[in-house]
Amino acid sequence: ARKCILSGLWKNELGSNMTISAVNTDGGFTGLYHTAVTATDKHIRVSPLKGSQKPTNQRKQLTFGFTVSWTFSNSMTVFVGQCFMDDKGKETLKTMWLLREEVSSPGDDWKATRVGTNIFTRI
Ligand SMILES: CN1C(=O)N(C)[C@H]2CS[C@@H](CCCCC(=O)O)[C@H]21
Repeated sequence: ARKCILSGLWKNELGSNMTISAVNTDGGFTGLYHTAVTATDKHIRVSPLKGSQKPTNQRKQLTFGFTVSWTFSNSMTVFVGQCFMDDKGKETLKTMWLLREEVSSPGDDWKATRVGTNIFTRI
Protein backbone atom coordinates (compact mmCIF):
# COMPACT_ATOMS: atom_id res chain seq x y z
CA ALA A 1 0.00 0.00 0.00
CA ARG A 2 1.54 3.31 -0.99
CA LYS A 3 -0.57 5.00 1.71
CA CYS A 4 0.06 5.00 5.42
CA ILE A 5 -2.52 3.00 7.32
CA LEU A 6 -2.88 3.59 11.08
CA SER A 7 -4.61 0.28 11.83
CA GLY A 8 -2.41 -2.44 13.27
CA LEU A 9 0.31 -2.93 15.86
CA TRP A 10 2.93 -0.27 16.69
CA LYS A 11 5.82 0.07 19.16
CA ASN A 12 7.90 3.00 20.36
CA GLU A 13 11.41 3.43 21.76
CA LEU A 14 10.06 3.37 25.34
CA GLY A 15 8.85 -0.17 24.81
CA SER A 16 5.18 0.77 24.61
CA ASN A 17 2.89 -1.16 22.28
CA MET A 18 -0.21 0.26 20.61
CA THR A 19 -2.97 -1.57 18.73
CA ILE A 20 -5.17 0.57 16.50
CA SER A 21 -8.48 -0.77 15.25
CA ALA A 22 -9.93 -0.27 11.80
CA VAL A 23 -10.41 3.41 10.98
CA ASN A 24 -14.08 4.18 10.30
CA THR A 25 -15.43 6.27 7.44
CA ASP A 26 -15.21 9.57 9.33
CA GLY A 27 -11.58 8.90 10.31
CA GLY A 28 -12.35 7.82 13.86
CA PHE A 29 -10.48 4.95 15.47
CA THR A 30 -10.04 3.25 18.83
CA GLY A 31 -7.35 1.04 20.25
CA LEU A 32 -5.34 -0.11 23.22
CA TYR A 33 -2.07 1.21 24.63
CA HIS A 34 0.31 -0.85 26.75
CA THR A 35 3.20 0.98 28.40
CA ALA A 36 6.44 -0.59 29.63
CA VAL A 37 7.29 2.48 31.75
CA THR A 38 5.19 5.05 33.65
CA ALA A 39 5.61 8.43 35.31
CA THR A 40 3.89 6.99 38.37
CA ASP A 41 5.00 3.75 40.01
CA LYS A 42 1.54 2.21 39.54
CA HIS A 43 1.04 -1.34 38.31
CA ILE A 44 0.83 -1.11 34.51
CA ARG A 45 -2.40 -2.10 32.75
CA VAL A 46 -3.66 -1.76 29.21
CA SER A 47 -5.38 1.60 28.57
CA PRO A 48 -7.95 2.57 25.93
CA LEU A 49 -7.20 5.11 23.19
CA LYS A 50 -9.53 7.12 20.95
CA GLY A 51 -8.53 9.25 18.04
CA SER A 52 -9.15 10.54 14.55
CA GLN A 53 -7.14 10.91 11.39
CA LYS A 54 -7.45 12.98 8.25
CA PRO A 55 -8.92 10.98 5.36
CA THR A 56 -6.24 9.17 3.39
CA ASN A 57 -7.85 9.97 0.06
CA GLN A 58 -6.64 13.58 0.44
CA ARG A 59 -3.18 12.97 1.92
CA LYS A 60 -0.80 10.07 1.41
CA GLN A 61 1.00 10.83 4.67
CA LEU A 62 -1.92 11.40 7.02
CA THR A 63 -2.10 13.48 10.19
CA PHE A 64 -3.84 12.17 13.29
CA GLY A 65 -4.46 12.70 16.99
CA PHE A 66 -5.47 10.42 19.81
CA THR A 67 -6.03 10.40 23.56
CA VAL A 68 -4.98 7.71 26.03
CA SER A 69 -6.96 7.62 29.27
CA TRP A 70 -4.66 5.70 31.63
CA THR A 71 -6.48 2.97 33.56
CA PHE A 72 -3.89 2.83 36.35
CA SER A 73 -3.48 6.53 37.16
CA ASN A 74 -5.55 9.73 37.06
CA SER A 75 -3.49 11.07 34.18
CA MET A 76 -4.21 11.49 30.48
CA THR A 77 -2.02 11.75 27.40
CA VAL A 78 -2.87 13.31 24.05
CA PHE A 79 -0.79 12.53 20.96
CA VAL A 80 -0.66 14.39 17.65
CA GLY A 81 1.41 13.25 14.70
CA GLN A 82 1.83 12.25 11.12
CA CYS A 83 2.43 8.96 9.38
CA PHE A 84 5.40 8.92 7.00
CA MET A 85 6.28 6.23 4.51
CA ASP A 86 9.80 5.80 3.12
CA ASP A 87 10.55 4.71 -0.43
CA LYS A 88 10.64 1.08 0.74
CA GLY A 89 7.11 1.39 2.11
CA LYS A 90 8.23 1.44 5.77
CA GLU A 91 5.80 3.47 7.90
CA THR A 92 6.78 5.70 10.83
CA LEU A 93 4.47 7.64 13.15
CA LYS A 94 6.25 10.81 14.27
CA THR A 95 4.33 12.24 17.24
CA MET A 96 4.39 14.79 20.03
CA TRP A 97 2.48 14.19 23.26
CA LEU A 98 1.25 16.02 26.35
CA LEU A 99 0.91 14.02 29.59
CA ARG A 100 -1.35 15.63 32.18
CA GLU A 101 -1.01 14.37 35.75
CA GLU A 102 -3.65 14.98 38.39
CA VAL A 103 -2.26 17.41 40.98
CA SER A 104 -3.69 18.10 44.43
CA SER A 105 -4.06 21.90 44.18
CA PRO A 106 -4.15 24.74 41.62
CA GLY A 107 -0.82 25.88 43.02
CA ASP A 108 0.69 22.68 41.59
CA ASP A 109 -0.93 23.14 38.19
CA TRP A 110 2.33 24.57 36.78
CA LYS A 111 4.07 21.19 37.08
CA ALA A 112 1.19 18.98 35.91
CA THR A 113 1.92 18.71 32.18
CA ARG A 114 4.86 16.96 30.53
CA VAL A 115 5.62 17.16 26.80
CA GLY A 116 7.68 14.98 24.55
CA THR A 117 8.28 13.60 21.07
CA ASN A 118 7.89 9.96 20.21
CA ILE A 119 8.27 7.70 17.16
CA PHE A 120 6.26 4.56 16.54
CA THR A 121 7.19 1.83 14.06
CA ARG A 122 5.20 -1.26 13.09
CA ILE A 123 5.70 -4.46 15.05
C1 LIG B 1 5.15 5.19 28.43
N1 LIG B 1 5.03 6.44 27.66
C2 LIG B 1 4.98 6.45 26.31
O1 LIG B 1 4.90 5.44 25.57
N2 LIG B 1 5.02 7.73 25.89
C3 LIG B 1 5.01 8.11 24.48
C4 LIG B 1 5.16 8.69 26.98
C5 LIG B 1 3.95 9.62 26.97
S1 LIG B 1 2.67 8.80 27.84
C6 LIG B 1 3.84 8.15 29.05
C7 LIG B 1 3.25 7.06 29.91
C8 LIG B 1 2.29 7.63 30.93
C9 LIG B 1 1.67 6.53 31.79
C10 LIG B 1 0.64 7.09 32.75
C11 LIG B 1 1.25 7.64 34.01
O2 LIG B 1 2.42 7.27 34.32
O3 LIG B 1 0.57 8.43 34.67
C12 LIG B 1 5.11 7.77 28.25
